[in-house]
Amino acid sequence: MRRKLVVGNWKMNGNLAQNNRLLEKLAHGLQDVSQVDIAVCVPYPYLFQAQQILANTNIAWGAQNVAKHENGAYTGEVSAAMLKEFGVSYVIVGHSERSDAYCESDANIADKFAIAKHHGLIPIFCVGETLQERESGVMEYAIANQLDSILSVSGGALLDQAVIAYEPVWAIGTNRTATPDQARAAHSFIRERIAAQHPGAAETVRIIYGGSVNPRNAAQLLSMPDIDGGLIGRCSLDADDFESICRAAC
Ligand SMILES: O=C[C@H](O)COP(=O)(O)O
Repeated sequence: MRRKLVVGNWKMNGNLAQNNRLLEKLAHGLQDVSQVDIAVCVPYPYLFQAQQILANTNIAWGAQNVAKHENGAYTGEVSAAMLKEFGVSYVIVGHSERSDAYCESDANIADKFAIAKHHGLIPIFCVGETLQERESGVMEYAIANQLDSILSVSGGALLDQAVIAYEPVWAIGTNRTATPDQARAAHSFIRERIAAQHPGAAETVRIIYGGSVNPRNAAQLLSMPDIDGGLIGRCSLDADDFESICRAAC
């Protein structure tokens, strides 16, 4: 049985004072929640603060990106080894907001996935179709292409303990959440696609949904078959909302 996972993606938000209030409130408010794995992925500058406040709690912390190289002359990049020094557990790779804005290729994302795993991080690999792809009936083709970039290089072993986030691009930041049936269908397609090549990994990999999850829709979405949790953007910045979503996953 896969444990549910709820991850907050703060994106480029926060400041030290606001983070302190949010993290302290989450650490206190969620301390009794043991049935669900919980994490917050914060901007790089706040990893130390997250580590200081969340160490010895049931909330893990993570990053929103990672360099595909071990180290070297890559100005502005942050390596997997550096993330490990700050106790990072999870790292988001291939979020559409990055792949769109910074032209991250599938190959680049696959390299990031592999180096994260190599350093003992849990990659959260984002896949999802655009509205045009869905309305054109090529959603599964689009997702399969993204998945295959990982499946072709990683093999089942790398998928073990990894996380896949299905994030329809048209649902991110739009309050146009996928319906539970739409999300379930996409998650089932992803798991079947993995099972065709790596039956064992298909059963253990967690597939979480992201795209306008909120306290009002979380319980129905997160109770659907093949939906193993959520990747939460805006609502992760409010302690009460994020706590409600975590409890809805129990
Ligand atoms: O990583 C989180 C997703 O992009 C969803 O963001 P959102 O919950 O603000 O729609």
